[in-house]
Amino acid sequence: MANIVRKIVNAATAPKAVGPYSQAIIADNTMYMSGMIGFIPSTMEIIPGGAGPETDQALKNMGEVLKEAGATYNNIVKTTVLLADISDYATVNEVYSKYFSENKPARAAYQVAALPKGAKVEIEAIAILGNIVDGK
Ligand SMILES: CC(=[NH2+])C(=O)[O-]
Repeated sequence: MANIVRKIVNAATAPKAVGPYSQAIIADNTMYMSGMIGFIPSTMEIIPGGAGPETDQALKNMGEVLKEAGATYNNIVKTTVLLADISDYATVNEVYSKYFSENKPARAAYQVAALPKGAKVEIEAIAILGNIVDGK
């Protein structure tokens, strides 16, 4: 059976893990990104202002992890958005759309009972590494 190469991604410019997980794991050319929260990396505090700023910060943090892996938002094929309050759905979508204006990844969005550290938003993603070519 062929070996599968696994790499742990550790971006110094992204928030460190707040639990027993890695920021991201690459298995062959697929990167599995842990749930990103709107932590300000330098303070590890959640950015104030609610779901909009948290979404923006979480996606900025995701961008740092992507960069560490030599990728961009365009490499993301699937996300999961977890909301503490589904009434934030429209606000989150507005911010999210700025990061994924074209080639929108597949996505699921859920309200959950609670998120770690009192976050209002958490976003996880799967990215395919390499040169992405759009088919017909
Ligand atoms: C924040 C997060 N990703 C976790 O698993 O706790």
